[in-house]
Amino acid sequence: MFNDNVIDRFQGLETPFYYYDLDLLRRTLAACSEAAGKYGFHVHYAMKANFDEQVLKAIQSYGFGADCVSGNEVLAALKYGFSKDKVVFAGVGKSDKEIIAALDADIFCFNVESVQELEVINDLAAARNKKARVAIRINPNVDAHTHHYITTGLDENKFGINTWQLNDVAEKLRSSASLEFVGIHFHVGSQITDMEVFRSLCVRINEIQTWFEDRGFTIKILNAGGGLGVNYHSPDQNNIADFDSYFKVFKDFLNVKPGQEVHFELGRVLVAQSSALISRVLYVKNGQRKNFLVLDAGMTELIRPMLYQAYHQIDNLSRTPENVTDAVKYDVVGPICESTDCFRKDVELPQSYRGDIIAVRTAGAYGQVMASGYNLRTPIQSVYSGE
Ligand SMILES: Cc1ncc(COP(=O)(O)O)c(C=O)c1O
Ligand SMILES: N[C@@H](CCCC[NH3+])C(=O)O
Repeated sequence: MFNDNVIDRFQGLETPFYYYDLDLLRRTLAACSEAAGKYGFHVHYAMKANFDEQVLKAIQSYGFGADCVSGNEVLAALKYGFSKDKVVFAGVGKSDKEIIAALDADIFCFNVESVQELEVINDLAAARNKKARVAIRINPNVDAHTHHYITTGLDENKFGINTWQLNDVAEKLRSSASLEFVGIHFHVGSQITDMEVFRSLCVRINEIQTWFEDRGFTIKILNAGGGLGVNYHSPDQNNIADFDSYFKVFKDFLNVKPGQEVHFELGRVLVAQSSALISRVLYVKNGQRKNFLVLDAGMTELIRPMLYQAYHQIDNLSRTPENVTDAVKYDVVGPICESTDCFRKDVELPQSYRGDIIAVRTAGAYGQVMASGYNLRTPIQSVYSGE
């Protein structure tokens, strides 16, 4: 990801910025597309992970659909050329304005997260003389075994409709003339690396599919959501996920009927490894108990370590690790006036100096999109290679 030319180029640039290796992104997209194609599966990109313009253009060019979580994401998907027939709109709190925009755009379907939302979509569609295609997002109560904050498929989570409410859903679908039921949707969490979780999900999807079919419904779409994780600890090895093993779980365990489509909504695994947050060391503070590297980027540029105690590899690109005989432990911190503004404590790095270039790796997913303007920070820009 970082050859000498790239590092030389960074020297002349103002930091911080997000660096995108578009070649690596394209290789990742090609691998996913090939593996999904092998099993006849369809992938919608979960745009919430990263909506950088070049990233969206690359993803669209590989024929992926778009999974959106706001009206603005729906509009962005259409703007960047995603086919409206491949745009889905999920989210637990869709406003009337957002629903109307999506109805007007005639997107493929709404992933509906409550019985009341079904009523609202039906009313808004009826008022426009339209039929809204809907998939029911069901909370399957499957534990994703991931960080507590990014689990979405347990009874205690706000997402989806609990199975004990399915009778109400069935009744509402039967009585709502402006809804067309297309399928069932699930998403149990993010950064999942244990394939057993996806096996358990398949078992639940099969059970719920049977429940609907027993009541006379036809399911055209089985949507298994996203959640496949990446390796944050070694971004230079296996930086492209094993998509084949992931999809094979669904091939082997999902009960797919003839004519049905299987959809996925992958976000993180498509974009995480091909980007890094690049910053400079502003100050080296040697305390009695601690050494601090104060960077010019902080929680306003990448909040994952502070929010989820997430691990990101940190490299000093100005020092060659092979020649290091002088490793020092630093707390790598940002400039923001919060004590939690720390990327990681006790990071072993070569002796580092003011002006050194630091890369915080695997930052392409939920990095730039979660940046904030706290402390009136300047919005962070993107730098690309492989355009
Ligand atoms: C409904 C839905 N689909 C897809 C995703 C994408 O998840 P990931 O980036 O883990 O693949 C999310 C985020 O967790 C989501 O909430
Ligand atoms: N933002 C989270 C994941 C949430 C995914 C969206 N439901 C992260 O940084 O890992």
